[in-house]
Amino acid sequence: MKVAVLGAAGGIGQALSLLLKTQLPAGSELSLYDVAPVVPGVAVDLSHIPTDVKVAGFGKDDLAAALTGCDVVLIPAGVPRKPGMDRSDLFNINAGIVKNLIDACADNCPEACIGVITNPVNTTVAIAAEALKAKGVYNKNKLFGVTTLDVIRSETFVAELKGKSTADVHVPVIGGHSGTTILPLLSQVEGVSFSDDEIASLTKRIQNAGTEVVEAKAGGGSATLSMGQAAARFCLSLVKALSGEEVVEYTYVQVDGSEDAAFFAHPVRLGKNGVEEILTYGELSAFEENAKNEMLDGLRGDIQLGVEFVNK
Ligand SMILES: NC(=O)c1ccc[n+]([C@@H]2O[C@H](COP(=O)([O-])OP(=O)(O)OC[C@H]3O[C@@H](n4cnc5c(N)ncnc54)[C@H](O)[C@@H]3O)[C@@H](O)[C@H]2O)c1
Ligand SMILES: O=C(O)C[C@H](O)C(=O)O
Repeated sequence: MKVAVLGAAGGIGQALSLLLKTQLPAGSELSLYDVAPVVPGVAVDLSHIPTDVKVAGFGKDDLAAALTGCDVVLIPAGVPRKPGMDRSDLFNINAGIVKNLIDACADNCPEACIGVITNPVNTTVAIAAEALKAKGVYNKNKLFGVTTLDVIRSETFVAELKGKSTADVHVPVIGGHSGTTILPLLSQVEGVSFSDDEIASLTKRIQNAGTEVVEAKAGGGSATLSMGQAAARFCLSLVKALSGEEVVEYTYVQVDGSEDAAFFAHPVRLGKNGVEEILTYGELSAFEENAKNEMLDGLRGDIQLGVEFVNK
């Protein structure tokens, strides 16, 4: 497997690349691309770790070489939030960055699975889809918004609250990746029960967890280490799936005929071709149904913004 990280010198990019260097299967290749001049150094640094994963660094003029032959491309390139900003405030800068990187993916590795991490994910995934369509290479089964951070946060917070091991807690999270579009399905968590107050406060904490980190970092960026872990989990699942083992992850994908929105995080069965099956998210509680209905217009608007950005 060849995996590229675009934005590899950043906070997420470095954490993610370290985890992939130590956890990708032996024989894999890791291709690190960034416009920051430090990226060859990041690659050299990682290359001294004794694993059977080959690492190469690519500077700003070498994007094509970084992407050629890739099976998986992860995109954390772009600017992060500062306190007081919403993820949508990143659109003006990040939309163009994602569009250009996706164009290069279309030209150099049109068959690759692409995981978009750059915010606002609700919109950047739609930009990626439209850009790939414009190049005639869009495969809806190979484009993912990485929402795994919402899942791992939910699992951590529920385990803490209920005194459980995180290994025993699984929390479905559907919808999008910003504010109220993040919808944890606490009614479906097995082996624990919640009071109405716990559901309301836990849901809010999960939806605001990104802001919790942004405020704690006080102008120094947003989640990087937990996101590195989340993206590594998603990438390793995808690599397993592409190698023939079926895996289920929650991820933001195109859902045809959905009454929710054109893109929506669902449980997805991954396999050799990327998405093998989009699974149903099951029955919602009245609280969750109401929360979903209230956020749908916002999510649809976020998606529309991405569609219009590419087709303007
Ligand atoms: N999906 C999620 O759950 C999630 C979680 C956390 C952060 N994010 C988002 O991820 C993005 C990156 O966050 P970060 O903390 O790593 O930021 P960062 O500033 O630490 O790193 C971003 C990197 O992108 C690089 N970059 C900028 N333009 C580029 C381009 N055109 N090509 C290649 N590289 C480019 C920069 O040089 C930098 O190294 C932000 O948009 C952030 O909001 C998403
Ligand atoms: O909150 C952010 O801006 C970064 C990321 O989307 C997160 O959820 O931590």
